[in-house]
Amino acid sequence: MGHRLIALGTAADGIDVVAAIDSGKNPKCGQDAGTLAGVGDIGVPLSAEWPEAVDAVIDFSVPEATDALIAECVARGFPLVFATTGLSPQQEAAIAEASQTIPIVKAASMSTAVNLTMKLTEIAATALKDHPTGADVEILERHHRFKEDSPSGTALAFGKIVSQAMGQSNEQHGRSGRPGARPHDEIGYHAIRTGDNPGEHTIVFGLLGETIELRVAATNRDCYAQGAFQAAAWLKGKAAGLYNMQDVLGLNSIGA
Ligand SMILES: NC(=O)C1=CN([C@@H]2O[C@H](COP(=O)(O)OP(=O)(O)OC[C@H]3O[C@@H](n4cnc5c(N)ncnc54)[C@H](OP(=O)(O)O)[C@@H]3O)[C@@H](O)[C@H]2O)C=CC1
Ligand SMILES: O=C(O)C1=N[C@H](C(=O)O)C[C@H](O)C1
Repeated sequence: MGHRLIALGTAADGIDVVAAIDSGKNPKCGQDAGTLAGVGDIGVPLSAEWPEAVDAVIDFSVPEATDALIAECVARGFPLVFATTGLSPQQEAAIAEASQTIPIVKAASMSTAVNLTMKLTEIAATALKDHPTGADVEILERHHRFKEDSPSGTALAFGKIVSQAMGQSNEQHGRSGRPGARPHDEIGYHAIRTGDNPGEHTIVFGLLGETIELRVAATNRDCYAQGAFQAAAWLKGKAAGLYNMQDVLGLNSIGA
């Protein structure tokens, strides 16, 4: 994602890429971030050094980087767009605490299509809550072979929307052996890892006699970078608080 943020950010009107931060352990540190991203020299080295001033920080990295990132943003008063997934509960809490000091947009997916599908999922789950045949919900996700966390943050976010609307209290991650008939009180998660898949999610509502599937798929990763830029622009002038992409995209007023 770092490469796409640099490449698209450099090309976009209204965005100045002023820093490209990593741990400092990468042997490419010191090289130009634009050159590394394939768009030529932009005069910004890959570095562990933080700049003095920015309008917003965009983070797509690893949970190991999160604690230091939060501390730097809070200490410097930098607004934050936070996209990394696979956090611990303690890190989730630390982000909520940091949002009392700085404005943060945090979302498991920055994609417009995914966030709109979240709204559709909320509507479907609410409508099917008391369906006479019962409605079984299973969430299928596909990502590239390099993805480290599973299920995806987005799959978990879809599951949270469903359980808040329908009340399931158990997560079932895959099935094997002889688990017996499916209990109604669970949401099933199935994570596929193949090739270079940029991200695909299907929410299955299985009734007796008919099935609804909501499917959303990226065709490349640029939708996540573009969403992050939209979030960064939206943060300008915002008060401290924890926001999400539903806020950025104005989807909160569309109710189930
Ligand atoms: N919310 C969303 O819309 C999306 C979220 N994601 C999430 O973003 C994250 C990154 O995904 P992706 O780009 O594919 O992963 P990569 O593994 O390709 O990139 C991880 C990046 O983190 C950097 N990094 C590693 N350790 C540190 C550290 N200690 N401090 C600072 N930077 C560090 C790496 O730098 P180096 O190479 O120098 O080690 C690298 O640039 C994942 O959690 C993924 O799930 C991904 C796409 C969309
Ligand atoms: O690692 C990825 O690639 C992605 N991660 C995010 C997630 O875990 O949901 C978002 C997107 O699906 C791509």
